[in-house]
Amino acid sequence: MAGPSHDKSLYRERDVVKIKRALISVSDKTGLLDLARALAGAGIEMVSTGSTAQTIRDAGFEVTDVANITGFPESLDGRVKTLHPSVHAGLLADLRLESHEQQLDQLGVEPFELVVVNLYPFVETVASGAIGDDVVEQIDIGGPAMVRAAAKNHPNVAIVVSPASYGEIIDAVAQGGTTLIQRRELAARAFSHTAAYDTAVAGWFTDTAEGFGASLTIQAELAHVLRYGENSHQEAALYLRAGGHGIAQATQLNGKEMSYNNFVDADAAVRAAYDFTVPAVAIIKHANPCGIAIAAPKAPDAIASAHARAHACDPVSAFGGVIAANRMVTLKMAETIKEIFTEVLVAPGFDEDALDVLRTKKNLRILQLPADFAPEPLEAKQISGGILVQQADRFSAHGSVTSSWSLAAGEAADPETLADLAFAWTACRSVKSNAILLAKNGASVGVGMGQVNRVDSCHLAVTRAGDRAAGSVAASDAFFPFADGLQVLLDGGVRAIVQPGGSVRDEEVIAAAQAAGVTMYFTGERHFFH
Ligand SMILES: NC(=O)c1ncn([C@@H]2O[C@H](COP(=O)(O)O)[C@@H](O)[C@H]2O)c1NC=O
Repeated sequence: MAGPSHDKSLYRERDVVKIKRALISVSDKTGLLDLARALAGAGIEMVSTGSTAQTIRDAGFEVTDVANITGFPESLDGRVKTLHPSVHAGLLADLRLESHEQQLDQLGVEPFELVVVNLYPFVETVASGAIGDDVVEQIDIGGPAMVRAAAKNHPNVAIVVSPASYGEIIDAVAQGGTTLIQRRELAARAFSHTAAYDTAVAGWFTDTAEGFGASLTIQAELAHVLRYGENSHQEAALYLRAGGHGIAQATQLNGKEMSYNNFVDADAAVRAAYDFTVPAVAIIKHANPCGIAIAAPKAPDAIASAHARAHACDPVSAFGGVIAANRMVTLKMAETIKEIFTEVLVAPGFDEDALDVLRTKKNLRILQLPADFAPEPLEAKQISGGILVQQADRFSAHGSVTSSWSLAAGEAADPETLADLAFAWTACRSVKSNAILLAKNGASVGVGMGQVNRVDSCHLAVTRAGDRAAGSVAASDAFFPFADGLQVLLDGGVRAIVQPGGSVRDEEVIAAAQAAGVTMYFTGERHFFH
């Protein structure tokens, strides 16, 4: 017989359930004795497994070993402890039904009203560097079985999967029992918990195999509902991915609530700034940079200098921008930002005096990245009916980004020009395709983004740069399919160019560069960004 075949009228109502018997089996013993004290004080019988029972007993509380209930010893190195009908009938009996109550009596099984389980530390074991059987042994089987059974049977049983919930159980005991609403909430948390656990286990198996797993489960917890989505008529929420260390986990130190678009732009800003190891600042509008600049690490107030030069790229567009820095924000940078209308400022940290200045801007959202900030190794994009997953785009060259470049036209660049080309190429990765970025002295001076042909992006970059185009260097995220786009840059006075190469018309493009006496490097690697 699968599923409830019962007449609905046979169900008796149950709201508050008094706890008489609790099953406790926990790996993490945090708070266990506080809970045991409260349960013992209320005369609740505790049934427990191996070391959990030992801990409770050692503290002077009475506890029944689960083996006394099952009549079967804990065996196979702990692989079989609670996996027994005497336990699971006590977890799954739906006491709203008289028939279940009668069956329990016939079977001689007593029900549980509370189950407290936390699972083997699988994630922590993997993080410790363990491999093979040492990891496999940390895949909890009996624990999730109890958690799921009790959660399913929430009309009768309260399930607790974290020491963080012990307080509310202690309160419930004092108030006479758990309520149905409370047990439903605990059940929801329990199923999320086992889902996250299984996702981690599946991920470990996938990681040990080549390529992508046979199925994809994204586990994320609701952080909060946002005011609205991309537009005010769209509802939206932020979910935190388990194990994430990104913009979603940043700490907000000031300002209004983050919006959906704020998160998207802050993510783009951080992506741009963290492409550099030297001090760097990116200013983002609508997910595109309107200014990126770097500064020599030893330059006086390097991060403030990078910000000032990033801002100078396009001060009109920087109005209402989202700024990311890859170093602590200093007082000088803060004082400059104070004068510019800025939506969000994100950084790994803030000097105290800088924060004091920035906090005078009540609406400025200030985000501090987690100390262990790390970009995502995989990216997912939803399409209708599916999810595209790819490795995050990175520069594949080790060491300098220029190490794999080949000279395609003109003279080899001098060290300063080569450094500027490397900057332009790196910064260009953050610009939506078709992307053209003009740079001078480690700062963007003109950005052409998101156009449906490369010629228009070239026009945009040169126009935005104005007088600064002459003598600048340029980067293109993908090859020039024709010489026309390149010609726009040459006419604008660009003196060196870096691009992937690889077009069937490369010869035509190289000839145009040669004719203008301009240096051009091929990277052999494209960085589309959509
Ligand atoms: N196999 C079983 O029957 C079983 N029943 C409970 N556990 C787990 O054993 C742990 C507690 O064991 P102990 O009380 O011995 O420290 C808990 O994390 C619980 O989830 C089991 N272990 C793993 O599968």
